[in-house]
Amino acid sequence: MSKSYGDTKALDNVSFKLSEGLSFILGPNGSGKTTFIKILSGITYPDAGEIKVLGKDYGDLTKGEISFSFEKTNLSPSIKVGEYLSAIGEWRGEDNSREVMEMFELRNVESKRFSELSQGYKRRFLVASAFVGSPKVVFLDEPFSNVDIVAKKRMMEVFMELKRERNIVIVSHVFTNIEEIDSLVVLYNGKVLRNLHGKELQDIGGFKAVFSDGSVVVNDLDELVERIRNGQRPVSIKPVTLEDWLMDFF
Ligand SMILES: Nc1ncnc2c1ncn2[C@@H]1O[C@H](COP(=O)(O)OP(=O)(O)OP(=O)(O)O)[C@@H](O)[C@H]1O
Repeated sequence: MSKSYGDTKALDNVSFKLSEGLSFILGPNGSGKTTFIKILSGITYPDAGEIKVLGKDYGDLTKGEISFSFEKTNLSPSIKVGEYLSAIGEWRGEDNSREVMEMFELRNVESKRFSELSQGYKRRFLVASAFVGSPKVVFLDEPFSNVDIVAKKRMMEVFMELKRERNIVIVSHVFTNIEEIDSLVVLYNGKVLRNLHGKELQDIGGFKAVFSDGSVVVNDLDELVERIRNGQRPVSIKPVTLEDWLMDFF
């Protein structure tokens, strides 16, 4: 798929696949993430290319099949949390709003208006709204922005639970170490840097040894042994995380 704004190639002939379960579309600012979400949600059109979701052309998906939680919203400040979620459920064909509010710990703000919510609760509410009506595919744009560390951890646990029954795609400029993700796309400057699935992601590993002078040895056992023989002591030896691996690209 390609999409340009004037001379800027926001998506430059990109092609990637996401697996069932929980996926990440990751990229720094300006890499094309919002453009992709805007195309998928029908806000704008691609110049060329296609997207298939659940085996269908994305334009043919029904409101009960795909949902979005956008980073920015123009929701009316006066809408009430519980009433709004319930209305969305009815519109999508299944009002499971109570269950979703329970999951995202929103019951205590159920009767509040959107304008009365703190930034973190606003985000949780927007994320939760994407799960009401049990759509099969849920796209979450920056779901952790403004969310405190405890709520973030809880949200990740909820995603791990929900991914068994539906497909969740987190679109973000920051990677969050979630225990088990099923696929990953790294976008950079409108191009796909990496697209990994399942086992390919689990194979990212090894070790990282940091020395007191700041030097680092990654996955080189001979070098590590040699340095220790020469009297150097690593300050820490840790496993290489997916986050470390990603940092090498930027
Ligand atoms: N409406 C527009 N008009 C002109 N250029 C645009 C427009 N929208 C996006 N762009 C440009 O397209 C490129 C991709 O932007 P996009 O918003 O898709 O990136 P992003 O990955 O979502 O970034 P961020 O993380 O900052 O939201 C950028 O260079 C951006 O300046």
